[in-house]
Amino acid sequence: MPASASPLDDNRAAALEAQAYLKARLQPTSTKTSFRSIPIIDLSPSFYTSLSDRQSVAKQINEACMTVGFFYITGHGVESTCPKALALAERFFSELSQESKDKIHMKHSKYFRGYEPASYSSVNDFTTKETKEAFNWGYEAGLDPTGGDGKYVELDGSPAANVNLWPDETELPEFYEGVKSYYGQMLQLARHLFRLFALSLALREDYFESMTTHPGAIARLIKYRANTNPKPLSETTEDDELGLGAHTDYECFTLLLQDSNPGLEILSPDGHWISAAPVDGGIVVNVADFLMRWTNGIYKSTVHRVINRTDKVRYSIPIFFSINYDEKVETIPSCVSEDNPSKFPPITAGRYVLDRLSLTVPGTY
Ligand SMILES: O=C(O)CCC(=O)C(=O)O
Ligand SMILES: [Fe+2]
Repeated sequence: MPASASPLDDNRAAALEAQAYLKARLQPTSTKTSFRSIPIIDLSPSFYTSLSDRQSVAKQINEACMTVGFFYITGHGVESTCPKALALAERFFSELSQESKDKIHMKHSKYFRGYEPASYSSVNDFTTKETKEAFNWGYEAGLDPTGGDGKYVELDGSPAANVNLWPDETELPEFYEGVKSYYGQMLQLARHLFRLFALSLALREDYFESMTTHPGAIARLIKYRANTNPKPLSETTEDDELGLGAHTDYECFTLLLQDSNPGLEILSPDGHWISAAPVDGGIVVNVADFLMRWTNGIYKSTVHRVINRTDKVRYSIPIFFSINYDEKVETIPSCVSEDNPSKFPPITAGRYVLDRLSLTVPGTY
């Protein structure tokens, strides 16, 4: 990769490089790293006081991240709030009038917040039609159970400016409180997972702590319309209705809650799509591109897509965890050695995500 003139250029170059990486990944390669299933990791022992219990969970995370890049977590402690969050997603799409949705349309936000109708954005530059609809929001200190540290910055590094576009509460009572309850618990779960990720990388358990005091964490409610001609994955064709095109996520890791309808599929390097259908009480975790770069490519950011395989509406709620957006990082020291020197220049957390998001909406890049 050519050296760039400024840090901004490095972020932009990294965003463009990710698009090329995606195209390359869609071509089947070695079978050495192929997989056919997604590990399930019980997080319960990670809440015990003994370090060895936490290390045993961290070891499983390390293995999953080095191979599949995806795993399910159970025993995470957020079980009772998950159905409420999915019900909130359903309420957003079915109870809010179109006029109110249009008032908070994403086109009014320079940070890609608010309501996103079907076919508005596409995660790669070769899929044009995506049938998903979404509502996007990001971190604000009021949603953080810690209250934040007062230092949150937006994606471009500017001071916190309350840029979320919330729906009208007269039409959707208690929506904000519902979001706050789920998002707040997930922020804390993500911080807990960051401790396990640290252990998994042979780092001090609190390695990421000072970098997650005002973390970027974009979340979305997604609706995939019912499929009028649902087919199983084994009968998939080019014409299948694409809810969300093939892509990798941008941040450190994603926590994805899905309802009971299968649709998420992940790509094994040998070209096979594997269903990441919901498991009881499970939340999907996947490594995203920023963490892949930060770990010098040791942790895999795996391509995935969504095709609703059912004749029912499918809802999902991903939360994309970054670190503090003003943090600029170099490759993690434990992932660099004489034989494996750093492959990636430093990038800034927020700016990188903004550049990636800009590539998904025509005319914003
Ligand atoms: O809806 C899903 O199951 C996955 C969503 C996803 O991959 C994304 O929004 O990045
Ligand atoms: Fe994704």
